[in-house]
Amino acid sequence: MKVLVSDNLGEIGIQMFQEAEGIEVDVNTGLPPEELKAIISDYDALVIRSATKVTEDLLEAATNLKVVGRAGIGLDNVDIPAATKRGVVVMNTPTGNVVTTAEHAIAMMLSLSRNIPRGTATLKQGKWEKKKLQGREIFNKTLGVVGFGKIGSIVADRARGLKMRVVIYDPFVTPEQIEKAGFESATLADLYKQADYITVHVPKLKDTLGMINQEAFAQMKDGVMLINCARGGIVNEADLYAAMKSGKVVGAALDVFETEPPENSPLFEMDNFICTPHLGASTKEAQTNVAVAVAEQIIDYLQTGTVVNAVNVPSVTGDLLEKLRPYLTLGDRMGCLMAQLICGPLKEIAIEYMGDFKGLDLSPVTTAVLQGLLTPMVKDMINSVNAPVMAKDRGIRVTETASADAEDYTNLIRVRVVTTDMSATLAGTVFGKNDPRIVKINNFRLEMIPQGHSAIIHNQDKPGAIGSIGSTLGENKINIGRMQVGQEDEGDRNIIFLRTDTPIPEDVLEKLRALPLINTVIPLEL
Ligand SMILES: NC(=O)c1ccc[n+]([C@@H]2O[C@H](COP(=O)([O-])OP(=O)(O)OC[C@H]3O[C@@H](n4cnc5c(N)ncnc54)[C@H](O)[C@@H]3O)[C@@H](O)[C@H]2O)c1
Ligand SMILES: O=C(O)CC[C@@H](O)C(=O)O
Repeated sequence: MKVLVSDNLGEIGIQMFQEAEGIEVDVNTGLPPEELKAIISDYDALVIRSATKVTEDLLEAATNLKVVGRAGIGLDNVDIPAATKRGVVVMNTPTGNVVTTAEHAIAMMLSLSRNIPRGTATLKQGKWEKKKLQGREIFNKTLGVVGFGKIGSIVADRARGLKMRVVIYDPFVTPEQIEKAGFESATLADLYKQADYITVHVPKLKDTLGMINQEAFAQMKDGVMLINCARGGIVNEADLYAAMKSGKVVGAALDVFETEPPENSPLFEMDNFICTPHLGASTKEAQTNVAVAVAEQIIDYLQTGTVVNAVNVPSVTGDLLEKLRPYLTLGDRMGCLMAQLICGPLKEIAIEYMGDFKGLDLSPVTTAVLQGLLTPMVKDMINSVNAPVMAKDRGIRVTETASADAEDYTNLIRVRVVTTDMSATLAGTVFGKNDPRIVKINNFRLEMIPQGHSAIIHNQDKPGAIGSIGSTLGENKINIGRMQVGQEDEGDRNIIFLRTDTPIPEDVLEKLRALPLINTVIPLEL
């Protein structure tokens, strides 16, 4: 497995790749897009920060790529839908730099309040501007925190330690949660009205892009100070400039910009504007954290398939994976068996989880069913990342339901598939800890190990049917490893399930089909 590190990554992360078994790592940073595109097909994994642009064009050339790992949080530089379509897992390291970034926001607030950058710059120019650079205390001032996620909540906590009053606006966090954490919850309008400082910690989304604009500034307190260490573009820079010019905003600190690096921003003319070149996450500690995290995650994924912190597939840790594994195997095998039993384009797939699954999140099992079912249609284009997207793209309706009743079993997964031509149902269970079985095919009850070369035979329930199958296979030197007769739920028909040591060749299948008591023979590879 080959890993390419295309942006600056903490040395420890590179060492971890070098020491990992079965992994080779190349570090090649600052490559122009065309050069990166020319070499990317050699790599199974790509490690980035914010500089490398993982575009659809790059992904198209990345024919071996399995995973992109971002040492950090933001994935604005990755075309996630294009990665998902190609089955490339996209992971980030969402916690490694949150403390560092929160501290940067606090540092910005203090620097603004006490004119530290201007004091440094003017003193170095030989000026002693003691009177001009008088600051203000943050003690007892109100800090408005927009976005109470990982970073916003740390900023709020640190500000509380500095004896500020903290008000929070986050439409996706309940006021109870905010109050439980010891802060005041506010509407955005109230936050604007009350805050002496406003710090923004939201992701860049359709709704947050430009949210701090002329209209927002108009609602703010005169003399407010603004900090953005989240993402460029959340604050409208032209509107900020106007608000600073008018004196509404008396200080602003940006770590992130609409365009990075910013070119000739008019904000640079303003004495009370301070800035850093996207340094929010740039501490030794944070870079060590994210380098270790991304290396661990990618090594784990390449070596064991464990998915952690992926944004385009449910995360399955090694531990959870161990618990889910029998159900994942069962789901995949049920999908694979179903694909061999049906004909016609798929319209609907209904998956029912019945009985006791020990509280496990079963969405990866649904994905495994889809993967097994769609594999024959799209071959190696499908994997556990893009299976749900492929189903959706094909207009297949996928539903999942859960119920307590598992008939005679502890747990039961039922998959019903409707195509334009037919419908079919399978049920499967896991016996003990790790023993997947198919227990029903349409109306027929059986106990089939979903593995190996097999066949399902519909026969007439008359003496001699089973004997004639055994003789035909024996004459052709095909050993039967397992044979079972499945009974129809309500009715008197049988099916025979066979597992053979070797595949049954086409001419032998024809001989079986020609036997007088045999109706159909469906060969299976599971
Ligand atoms: N400057 C840097 O170097 C740096 C480093 C790390 C993270 N970041 C950025 O910081 C931001 C916050 O990161 P995080 O890890 O705390 O993210 P997070 O996902 O943990 O938290 C974001 C919060 O924003 C809230 N939110 C979403 N839409 C909102 C809206 N319209 N109004 C108010 N709140 C809203 C969400 O409910 C969530 O609680 C992100 O933009 C991230 O990219 C920047
Ligand atoms: O890698 C960086 O320095 C950017 C970090 C930050 O913006 C992030 O999204 O994690």
